[in-house]
Amino acid sequence: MNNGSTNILEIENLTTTLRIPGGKVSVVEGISFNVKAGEKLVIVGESGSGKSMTINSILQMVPDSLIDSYKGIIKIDGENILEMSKRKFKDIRGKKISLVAQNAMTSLDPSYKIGKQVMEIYRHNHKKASKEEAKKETLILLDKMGIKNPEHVFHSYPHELSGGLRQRVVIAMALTGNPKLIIADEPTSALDPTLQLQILDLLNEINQKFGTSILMITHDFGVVSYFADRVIVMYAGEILEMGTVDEVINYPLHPYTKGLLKCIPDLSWLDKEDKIEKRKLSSISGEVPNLAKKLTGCRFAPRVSDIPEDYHESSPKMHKITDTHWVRCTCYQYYLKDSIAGLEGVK
Ligand SMILES: Nc1ncnc2c1ncn2[C@@H]1O[C@H](COP(=O)(O)OP(=O)(O)OP(=O)(O)O)[C@@H](O)[C@H]1O
Repeated sequence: MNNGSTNILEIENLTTTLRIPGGKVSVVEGISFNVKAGEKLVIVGESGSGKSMTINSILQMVPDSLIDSYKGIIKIDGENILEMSKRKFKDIRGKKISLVAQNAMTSLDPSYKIGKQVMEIYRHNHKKASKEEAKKETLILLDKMGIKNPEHVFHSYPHELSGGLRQRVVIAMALTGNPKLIIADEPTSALDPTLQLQILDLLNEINQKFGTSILMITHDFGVVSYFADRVIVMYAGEILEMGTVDEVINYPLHPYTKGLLKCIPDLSWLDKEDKIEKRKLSSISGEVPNLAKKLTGCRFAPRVSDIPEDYHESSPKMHKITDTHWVRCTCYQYYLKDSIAGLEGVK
């Protein structure tokens, strides 16, 4: 799974368990993956698949009232945060790893001007910085975020800015400590489509210019194909498929990945004569299982009718297809059964 370059983030066999009324529920179940230096990794999955709980585990943001345990290893730049004091982790947040939240308004305080808020975070990450230095660096950062008039934005309140500008400010805040990894929680889902592309382009530019690794979560395969180097497909707290963007989008193996890809609206009808005929959307039948119930076997099996029972493993494992492409459960082999060369026939 690792091509030899440095891993900024290493997750090994992570299981996150919550306390719920009447018991416990594991919302992330034995997941393992790495984010390499300079890499853009995107986790995709339906609502309830465990994307947020994965990043909340990495950021240690699951509320104390909810968390029962984190088991496994979460290494940030070589250090296991699950064996670290809260104080040390607080020091790492911002400097090695930082969050760009889904909705900029949750990261910004409506009662303070933008400049004051960015400067405050800057001074948290650079304890010795004077006010003057913090102001200078804040203006430079706002400028680097493609903000045309940094002075004006510096003196504005959040509500005076457009959604796109607010998201640029939030990205600037995440960069104040020059982190090695940015975790982006659906950073474009609150924006309209044209702004979505601008924010993805900005994150791409940050990745290229500063070499910052980016771990993003989304439910949108459009975002995956536009932005990702590698993709993880999550379902019911597990990883079902993982590979380069080319492998997962052009050669999907797991029936869930295939199902998600079929859900992408086909807009080719826009250029066709028979417009009405072409306006068909797909969906995956059934729903994500209730994790509070004991789940055995392939978690996706109840939602696929075309794959016979004996293709599913009783304890599904991750199977290596290439050095980068992995898929859970042998059910993917059903799609290859007619291929003479088996897996060789996939590519
Ligand atoms: N506060 C909570 N109490 C109990 N269970 C929760 C809580 N928050 C999330 N869960 C459960 O954890 C599982 C994973 O949810 P999670 O929010 O990580 O999914 P997600 O893929 O991020 O979905 P979304 O895109 O809707 O945010 C789901 O089964 C969900 O019901």
